[in-house]
Amino acid sequence: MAEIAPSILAADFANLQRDVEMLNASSADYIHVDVMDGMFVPNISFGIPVCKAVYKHAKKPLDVHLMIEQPDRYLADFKKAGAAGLTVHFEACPNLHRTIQYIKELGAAPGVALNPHTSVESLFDILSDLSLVLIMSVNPGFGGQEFIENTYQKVARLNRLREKFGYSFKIEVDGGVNLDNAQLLIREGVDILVAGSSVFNSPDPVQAIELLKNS
Ligand SMILES: O=C(CO)[C@H](O)[C@H](O)COP(=O)(O)O
Ligand SMILES: [Co+2]
Repeated sequence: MAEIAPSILAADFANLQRDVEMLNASSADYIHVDVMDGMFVPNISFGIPVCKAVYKHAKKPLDVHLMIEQPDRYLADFKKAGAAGLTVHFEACPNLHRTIQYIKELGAAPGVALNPHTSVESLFDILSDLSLVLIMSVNPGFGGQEFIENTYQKVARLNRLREKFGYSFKIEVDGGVNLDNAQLLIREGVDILVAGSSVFNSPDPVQAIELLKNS
């Protein structure tokens, strides 16, 4: 059974407490927090104060996805704001090994996200240090985009590497995830499904989470 990380990017920001409480009452395993800086991605979402506000009401661990340039500048702040996992982008980290060690020192679970054009093999020499690899199945920056089909074979390749070398990181897929692609993603080796629109645009988000979980 997959774990589900609903993305609050698709929540009603004017009713964030209500939506976090809905997630608390659901079978979601994490709350996915999408931070965008308008530089690494062409959109601005929210930052540390909103993460802190979500944490205040959350009963699930915060899975913080940092779509920002030079993320090292803010890692300690996001940890203090409640992040259980800190995921940085491969494309934003020229000194990725140092960044990952820093996340570990802060006491958070280190993750690395890959844009659609970045191959899973780029992470070969750091895989043993990671708790999570996030494969973007859309170009980062916006919710509600169409799932990129090439994701299946990327997940399968990463899963083969994990099995071959006995690594323990989890595989997460983020972007355009819904009931049409969840089952195949899980079959290829995904552990955590991030879902924004397919959960929050559903008439019954709690049931939408449950259905994804049982895919
Ligand atoms: O990281 C993200 C976008 O960059 C979001 O987590 C992702 O898009 C989730 O939203 P949706 O399920 O609507 O695609
Ligand atoms: Co995300």
